[in-house]
Amino acid sequence: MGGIGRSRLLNLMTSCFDWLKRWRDPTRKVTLLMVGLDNAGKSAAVKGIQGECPEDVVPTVGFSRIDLRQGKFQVTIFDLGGGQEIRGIWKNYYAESYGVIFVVDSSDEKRMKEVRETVADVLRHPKVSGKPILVLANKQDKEGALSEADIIERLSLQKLVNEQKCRCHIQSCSAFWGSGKKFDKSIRSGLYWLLCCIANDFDALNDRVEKDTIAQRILEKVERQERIERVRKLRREREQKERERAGEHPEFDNNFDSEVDFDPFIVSPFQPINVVIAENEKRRQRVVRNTSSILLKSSIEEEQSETQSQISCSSQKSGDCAFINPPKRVTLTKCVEKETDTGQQSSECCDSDCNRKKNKKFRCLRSQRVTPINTGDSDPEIVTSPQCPMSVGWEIPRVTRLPKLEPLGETHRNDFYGKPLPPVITPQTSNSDRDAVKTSQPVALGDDVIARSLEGLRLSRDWR
Ligand SMILES: Nc1nc2c(ncn2[C@@H]2O[C@H](COP(=O)(O)OP(=O)(O)OP(=O)(O)O)[C@@H](O)[C@H]2O)c(=O)[nH]1
Ligand SMILES: [Mg+2]
Repeated sequence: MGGIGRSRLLNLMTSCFDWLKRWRDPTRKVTLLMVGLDNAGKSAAVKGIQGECPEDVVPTVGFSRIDLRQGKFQVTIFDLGGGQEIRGIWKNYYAESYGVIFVVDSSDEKRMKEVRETVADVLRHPKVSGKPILVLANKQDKEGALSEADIIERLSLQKLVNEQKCRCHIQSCSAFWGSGKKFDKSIRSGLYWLLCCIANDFDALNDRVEKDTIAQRILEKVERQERIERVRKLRREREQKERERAGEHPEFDNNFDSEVDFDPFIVSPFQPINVVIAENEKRRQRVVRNTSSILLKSSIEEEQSETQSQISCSSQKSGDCAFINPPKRVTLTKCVEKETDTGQQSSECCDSDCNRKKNKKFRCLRSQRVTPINTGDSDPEIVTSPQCPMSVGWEIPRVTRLPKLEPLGETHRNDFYGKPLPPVITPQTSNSDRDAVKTSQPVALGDDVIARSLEGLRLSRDWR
């Protein structure tokens, strides 16, 4: 009994020592790589580990990074896209990985050959060889999914890992078996195995990862430099070709300058001041010219309208063509001109155009014209006749124009001179009448006063 009790005590002390040792161990940062063919269920598995719904996944283009805490490990998982065209980037992550998780779609037998080649490529890579590898035989929920043994056989996994001296563990699982806390524990247990392997050989792995990572960084730098040099070289060659082409076709030489000089849409906003002043002066003169022509035109129109009203009356005396539906003002103007110059009518008054010269001439005639008071040519009856027709057409006679007065008659009669003036008849008004006028009272004229006035008028007419 004493021996048994001593050995139990010894085991307990060893366990405590191990726990104390693990507790004192520092947190380890490890990077894991998750690879496999597209549609294998890598992203779904990672989501399940994180406690998220594994069904909401889309194909990964490039990679996605997941950080999680697992015991003493600070784990970073790079979930790389499994598409054929993306697999080329996998090698860039091998150096910094402590272990590999290879996911297989166990339900897809047709692609097992492709899986075998792919997994072989991964494990044979110098940066992966010798590192621990976890194979997840995923989609075990699906009917006809291959078992662990089948997959080991199909992939020739035992041979491969022995060649590459990789510690390997295969774990059947399904990302769809539960989620959150009910998540399929097989995935977690597989992850735990991998982390234990890494922990058991951590120092050696860590040294290797650090060295490989430095070498990888240097290699990437060199490759980047080579890429830059390649691009520069290509650019130089292209510029050289363009120069040669420009030399072969001199018409394209200085193309840029000619475009700048002659492009109408590219106008410099900065002009010499003398050019700006000259341009402004030209603009001012243009405005003055336009304004004066407008004023002249309106003045001519006013004159014409004035003349039209006169023509409407004066043309009546000769019955000319002025009122036969005049088509234009111009026609009327010319008609008057001809009549004024020659004193005759002309049928040519209806077929000529208006011009400034004619209008000028017309204005002069208008300003010098004096309306005769009582000449033999004029017929006062026509002028004063109430039957004088209104002009027909565009012109309305002026209402303000008063009719001409009737002539007084003959003022140079020979029998007028040398004769005594007729007696002035002054009607005699009473004082009372004058007072009535002053006071603006209506006055009734007496019969004798009226009779005397009529007599005076009769004597005066007889005398004349
Ligand atoms: N039935 C079943 N379907 C799964 C399982 N795991 C993933 N899927 C489905 O498989 C499809 C692909 O899943 P992903 O996680 O995107 O696959 P992947 O390996 O990340 O694909 P890539 O990102 O293209 O490399 C999705 O429709 C998932 O819903 C599983 O365990 N069972
Ligand atoms: Mg994915």
